[in-house]
Amino acid sequence: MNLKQLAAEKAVEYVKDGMSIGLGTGSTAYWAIRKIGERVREGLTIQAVATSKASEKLAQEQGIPLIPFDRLEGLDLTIDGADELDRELHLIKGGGGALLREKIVAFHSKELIIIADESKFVDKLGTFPLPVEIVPFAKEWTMASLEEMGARPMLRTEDEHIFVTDNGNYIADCRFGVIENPKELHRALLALPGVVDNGLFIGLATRAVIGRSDGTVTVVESEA
Ligand SMILES: O=C(CO)[C@H](O)[C@H](O)COP(=O)(O)O
Repeated sequence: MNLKQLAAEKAVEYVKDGMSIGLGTGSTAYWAIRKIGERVREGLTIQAVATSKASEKLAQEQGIPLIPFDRLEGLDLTIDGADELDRELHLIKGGGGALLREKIVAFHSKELIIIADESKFVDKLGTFPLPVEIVPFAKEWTMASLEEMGARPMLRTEDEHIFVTDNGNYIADCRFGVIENPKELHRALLALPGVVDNGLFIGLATRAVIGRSDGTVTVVESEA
C-alpha cells in the first residue's frame, strides 16, 4: 500500500468547489495534485497556485487552473508534504528544496493540511537535517555562522553540482540534533544575514493527515 497516496487522497476530500488551493511539492504532494486533477476533470471548480516549478508543471499536465498571485488575496487551503512533523504540528520541510515558496503560500492560506506517511510523525524534530535556504553571496561566511550555531551544515548538491532552488539560492542541510525548542531555533536562524529562510514551519499547519501501514489514516488537528 502506498501510504503517501493514502494520506494525500484523504486530504483532497477537504477540497471543495470554489476554493483557492495551494499545491505543495514533493512525492506526497504529487499524489494530492494527481487526485485534485482527477476531481477537476470530473467538474470540480477551483483555482490554484503551485509552490515549485515541478508542481506547476504537474498541475498544468493535470488540467488544474493555475492563477497568477496578483489575482488572489490569499488561499482557502494548501495541501503539502513534510519531512518531519510533531504532535504540535511543528514541521521540518524543504527536503525537496521548495521551503521558501511553500512557506509563503502556507502563510497566506487559511488552512494548511500536511500529508505524510507515519514514518514522518515524530516525538521531537531533528532527525531529518534542517534545510536552510541561503543566498549564494558569501556562502562560506553564512555556512561558518551556521557551524558556530552547532548545525554541522552541508551544502546540498545534485548531480555533483550545487543544488539551486527555484529562487536562485542554495540549501545548507543542517544537523542540530534533537530540536528542543523549534521556535527559538527558527528565530535564531532568521537573524543570520545570508539566511533567506529555513525549513521550520511553526504555527502554520492546521491539520495533518497521516497514512498508516494498517491502511488507516489519522487526522491530527492543531490545538492553536
Ligand atoms: O518540503 C518539501 C519540499 O520542499 C516536501 O514537502 C518534503 O520534502 C516532503 O517530501 P516527500 O513528500 O517527497 O517526502
